[in-house]
Amino acid sequence: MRYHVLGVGSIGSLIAFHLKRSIKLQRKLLQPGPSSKSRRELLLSNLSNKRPASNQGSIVSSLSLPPYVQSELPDPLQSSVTLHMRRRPFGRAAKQRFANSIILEQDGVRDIEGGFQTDFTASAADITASIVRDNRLQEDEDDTGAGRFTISRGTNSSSSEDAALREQTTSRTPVPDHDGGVSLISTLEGVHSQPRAGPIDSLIITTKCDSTLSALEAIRHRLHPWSTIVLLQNGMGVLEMLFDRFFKDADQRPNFVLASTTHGCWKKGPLDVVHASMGTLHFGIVPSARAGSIGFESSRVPLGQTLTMPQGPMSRRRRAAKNARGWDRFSPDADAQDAVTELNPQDAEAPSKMLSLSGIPDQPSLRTLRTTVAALLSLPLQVEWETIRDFQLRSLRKLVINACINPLTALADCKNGDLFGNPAAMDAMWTVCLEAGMVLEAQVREHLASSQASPRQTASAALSAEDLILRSTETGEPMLHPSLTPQALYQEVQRVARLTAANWSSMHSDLKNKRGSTEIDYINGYISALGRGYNIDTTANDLLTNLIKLKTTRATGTNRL
Ligand SMILES: CC(C)(CO)[C@@H](O)C(=O)[O-]
Repeated sequence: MRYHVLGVGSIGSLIAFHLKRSIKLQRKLLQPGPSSKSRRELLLSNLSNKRPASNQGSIVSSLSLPPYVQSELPDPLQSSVTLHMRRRPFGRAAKQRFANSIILEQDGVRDIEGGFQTDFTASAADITASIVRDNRLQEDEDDTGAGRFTISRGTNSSSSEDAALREQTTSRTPVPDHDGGVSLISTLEGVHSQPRAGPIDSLIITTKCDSTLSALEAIRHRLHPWSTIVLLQNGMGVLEMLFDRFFKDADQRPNFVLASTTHGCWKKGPLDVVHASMGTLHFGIVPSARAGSIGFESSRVPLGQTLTMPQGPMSRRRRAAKNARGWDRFSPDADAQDAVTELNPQDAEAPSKMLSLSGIPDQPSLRTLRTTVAALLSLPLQVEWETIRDFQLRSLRKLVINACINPLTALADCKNGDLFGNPAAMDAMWTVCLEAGMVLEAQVREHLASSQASPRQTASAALSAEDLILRSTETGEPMLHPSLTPQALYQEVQRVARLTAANWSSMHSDLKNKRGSTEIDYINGYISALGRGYNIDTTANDLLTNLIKLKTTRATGTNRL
């Protein structure tokens, strides 16, 4: 199985680091030697996560695999992680030195994970430069009459490389990359494939929303209907945009997972990141006709296979995790067994709240979805798979939080906490929440009116307005979900502004770093676009969108909006 990470900023690097570390630890478990149980104990005791004397080389254990995840993970000996990067930040020499490892730091402890596959896509500027260069070369060749009918090839490709390439493209069996990764799709199809250009099994996209299309363009031809794409981004609207631009035909679309995180991370340098605050990673699977009428969410993990106690006293593991610092929070679940054995055997068979991988039908087109979901659940990042309905509600709340905090901190050049208690900021945030709540209410109203006129068809689209609805306990009438009313949204914004008081928002950083564009179209712009669709006035969101665009052009000295 080949995992690919597109966008290796802070969150992309965090995910890639843990994915690779998890594969490495699983491989170690397979090495011959002591029995697997004692090997596991040995490994876990080696990975005690104690802070070392120096600040280098502390190991981070990712090996906390509950049985229901472990059985679904692909063979670690045939798994690899590929980082997709733009060429620009890396010079040729630096590329060799740094590109296949990631440094992750927490509480001052720095750790390194290596052995990544790398894929350098050219930025638009690089592509233009190379076209100009090629044209010049062509003109020179035309002038000398040389090479007119030759096929161009990389100057540094040796004949042995050519032979290897020929072998890879003609072989009947999938060819592993240098780290052992074998494409699951190629294996399932029984086709040969060249590692660097073969189908992408699993793609985790962590680019900024506004860079997604251009970043994906270069590898789009490698996406297969059996591939799985995880969108781990701020903002909303990217999924619809991808459906519209790249994957119009629902039958030919890859599987999609939507994810969102509250982990606090920042980038020190290329592939060098600081995990500043622990958060959560939630995800949901986008509904698809492939799941049949039951969907992906029909089964639950039996209580006995989960690691957490449903009720009663807090387990030792959870107590320790709560008090732990730094990497210790990731310490292996050595006493996970305790949690299971503390259960009454009858209770153990009862379904827990956790969605089960067995809900994803075992068929070739969904195989990469199953393994991607298992891989996500194996990360030591407080990962939770939730129903797409719950995920959608979470995303909408996050959208409004971002719509309040991001543009205001970027415009006022302040930290998140500086907004809190400032009357002008509070007033602006309330107006954003009011408009967002009105738009969502209109969406629900319109949906109810149209579903009465023509009964609802089974939605294979990602997000459904029906999910925003809750039945009132008093009247039984459908109403907007209580967490999406303007008042509830406003409360939530204040809570997050206080929680992240010391942070610079991502939009503030985009402007400060003169990135040239921001995610505003996928945040306030998304609310405005919904408002236009339902004829709801969104003056505050329109204005904030325009002001951010104006400030972006001022910050970069360009006219790019
Ligand atoms: C919640 C948030 C605004 C906190 O900084 C974050 O989503 C961000 O920076 O985009």
